[in-house]
Amino acid sequence: MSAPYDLARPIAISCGEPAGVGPELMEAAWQATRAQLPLLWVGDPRHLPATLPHRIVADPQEALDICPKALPVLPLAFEGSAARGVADPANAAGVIDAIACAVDLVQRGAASALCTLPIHKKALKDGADFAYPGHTEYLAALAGVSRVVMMLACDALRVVPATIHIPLSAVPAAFTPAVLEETVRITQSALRTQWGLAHPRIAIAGLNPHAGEGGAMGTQEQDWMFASCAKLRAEGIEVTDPLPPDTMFHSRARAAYDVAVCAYHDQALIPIKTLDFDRGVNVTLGLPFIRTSPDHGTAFDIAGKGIARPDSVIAALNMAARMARAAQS
Ligand SMILES: NC(=O)C1=CN([C@@H]2O[C@H](COP(=O)(O)OP(=O)(O)OC[C@H]3O[C@@H](n4cnc5c(N)ncnc54)[C@H](O)[C@@H]3O)[C@@H](O)[C@H]2O)C=CC1
Ligand SMILES: NCC(=O)COP(=O)(O)O
Repeated sequence: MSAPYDLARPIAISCGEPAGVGPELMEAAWQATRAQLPLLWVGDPRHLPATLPHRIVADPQEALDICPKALPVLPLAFEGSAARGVADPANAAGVIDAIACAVDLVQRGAASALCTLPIHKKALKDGADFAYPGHTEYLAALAGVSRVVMMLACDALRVVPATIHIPLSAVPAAFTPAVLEETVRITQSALRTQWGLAHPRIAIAGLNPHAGEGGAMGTQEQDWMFASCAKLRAEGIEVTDPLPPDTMFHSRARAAYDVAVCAYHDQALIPIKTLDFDRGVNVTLGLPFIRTSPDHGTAFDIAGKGIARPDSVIAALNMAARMARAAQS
C-alpha cells in the first residue's frame, strides 16, 4: 500500500560528504517528511546512521511504497569508511558518482527532482581531482548547459551571485556585461515560470562601495552596469540601476524587490545566511531539471554530535517537491 504521495516519482538525494552532517540530517529529514515526500537516497548505505531504517531498491519506483517505512536507498559502494568530521579521500570518487547517478535518475525521468546534500569541495579536489568548484558548475556540465544561475532563497530574501566560486581578486574581470545580463535573464525567466511571479522585480547590486559613488569609488557602474540595466529594461525586464550594496538588504529595502542579483558570492550569501541560515535553500536555475540543496555545508565541527539542524535540508526537499508538483501539473 503506497503512501498517498502527490509526486509520481521520488526526489533523488545525492549523499554528499559521508564525514559531514549529511547522514544524520538525512535521518531527521526522512522522519520529518516521509508521510508527504517520496525520497530516494543515493550513496553507500554503510555511511547512514545505524538508527535510520533503510531499504535497498532495485527500481526507483519502489521508493514510493518503501519511503513511509524506511529510507529507500540506491546503493553505491564507496572505497572508504566514514569517521565523522574527517573526510576520507578514498570516498571522494564515490561522492562524485552519487551526484552523477542522482542526476541520471532525474534526467531520465525516474526521479522528479534532485536534492544534493553538502559536499566538501577541497576533499573532492584532493581525493579525486574533482574539476569543479561546486555542485552548480558540475551539474551544468552534466546537463550540457553553458550557463546556470545559483539562487539562494528564504522567506525574507532571494539572492543570486552573478559570479560564483572564484577568488575575490578574479571578480572584476569575470563580472562582465554578458555575465550580468545572462544571469538576470535566467533569473527572471525562472521566477516567472517556476515561482509564478508575472513581473519579477530585480534589484541589481553595484560592485563597488556606494555603487561607485559616481565613479569616485570604482568605475564599473558608470562604465557598463548602468548601460546593462537600461538594456535589460528595454527588453521588458524590471531591474533597478546598480544599488549601493550596503543599504539594499535592510527590511524596508527588501520589500521593493523579489530578488537581488549581486556581483559576487559573499555579497549575495552573507545577507541571506545572516537572515535565515537555518532555512535557506540553494536552487540552481537554468538546468533542464530541478535541483535544490540546503544552504549550509558539511559542518565537520558538529558532525555526529546530534546537534545539526535539519531545517535547511527539509526546506530544500519541500522546495524541490513544490517545483516538481508544478512541473507535473
Ligand atoms: N551545497 C554544498 O555542497 C555546500 C558545501 N559547502 C562546503 O562545506 C564545507 C564546510 O564549509 P563551511 O564554510 O565551514 O560552512 P558550513 O555551513 O559547513 O559550517 C559553517 C558553520 O555553520 C554551522 N552549521 C552548518 N550547518 C549546520 C546545521 N545544519 N545545523 C547547525 N549548524 C550548522 C557549522 O557547525 C559551522 O559552525 C566546505 O568544503 C564548503 O565548500 C558549503 C556550502 C554549501
Ligand atoms: N556557498 C554555496 C555553495 O558553496 C554551494 O555551492 P554548490 O555546491 O551548490 O555549487
